[in-house]
Amino acid sequence: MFPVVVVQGGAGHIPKERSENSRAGVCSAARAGYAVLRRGGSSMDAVVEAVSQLENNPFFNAGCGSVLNIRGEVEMDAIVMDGKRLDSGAVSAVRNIANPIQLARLVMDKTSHTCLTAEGANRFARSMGVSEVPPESLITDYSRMRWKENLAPGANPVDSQMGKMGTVGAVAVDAEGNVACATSTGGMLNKMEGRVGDTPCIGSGGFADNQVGAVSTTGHGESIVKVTLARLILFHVEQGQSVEAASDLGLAYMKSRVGGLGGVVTVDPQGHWATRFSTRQMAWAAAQKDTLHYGLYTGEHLTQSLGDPL
Ligand SMILES: CC(C)C[C@H](NC(=O)C[C@H](N)C(=O)O)C(=O)O
Repeated sequence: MFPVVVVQGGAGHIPKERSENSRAGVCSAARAGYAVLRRGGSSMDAVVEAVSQLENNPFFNAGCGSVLNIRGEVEMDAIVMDGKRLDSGAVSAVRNIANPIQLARLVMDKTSHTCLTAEGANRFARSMGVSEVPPESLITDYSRMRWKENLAPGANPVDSQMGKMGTVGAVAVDAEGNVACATSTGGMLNKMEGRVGDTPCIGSGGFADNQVGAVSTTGHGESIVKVTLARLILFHVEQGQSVEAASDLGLAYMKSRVGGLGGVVTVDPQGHWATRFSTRQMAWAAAQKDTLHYGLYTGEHLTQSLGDPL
């Protein structure tokens, strides 16, 4: 078994002029997560590191760069899950927090609950010494532009949604065979205030179980929740499917049953991994042994040497 970290940076349409930044972002996050594994860190440490880096990157729909809700504000959802004891932590509809994924981990580590929402989550952050940031600091010119475009008369909401991507997520397996997942998002563009998507819902935005594997999802949240996409994929792995076939089966079911599109990254405890999507694109990267793998378009799979094998 070789430790691995696999990162996704959203399954929406990526405009050409932003594709290089998306590629660079997921590659750098996969390297950062892999560096944690190489130092002997846990799969949980690795996924939180990779996702934090993508939250800080304004090109992705998480943390700084999140899409705006109908009122022009950022509200973010995030989840982590540890495959060892099926512990999980999530936050939903949080504002003013630079790294919701780290707050989700604190919910898992420091409370007896699995999900905190809105002001309660913010108060918990304060009590944990997590600093709050001005809400404007999470808003980019691009996200404000997309928000305005979407409100304009005659706007095509489907086009606008697809034009703004990048929920972020990661799955990993460490040297001890522990699996973990982390997913973080600003949600859907121009969503209602208070809308909670799939991301913080266990089994939808992610799932991790050392006996089966781990999944992080992106895509149309209301569809992902209907089919509990992450858990559905792991059910297929339990039934003996490869991580790749199981991911395809889950995505195909979501498409045929409820018309939903999305993308996933999946690992099993043996270190097999897959990145699959039913959208036109998904930014992804994986690091294992001495190789960085990455891609953006269907069928695209590029590799680069990592130099220093684990
Ligand atoms: C149009 C879709 C495919 C774009 C996709 N969005 C999400 O993943 C949103 C998240 N699952 C939610 O519903 O809150 C993205 O950010 O790439």
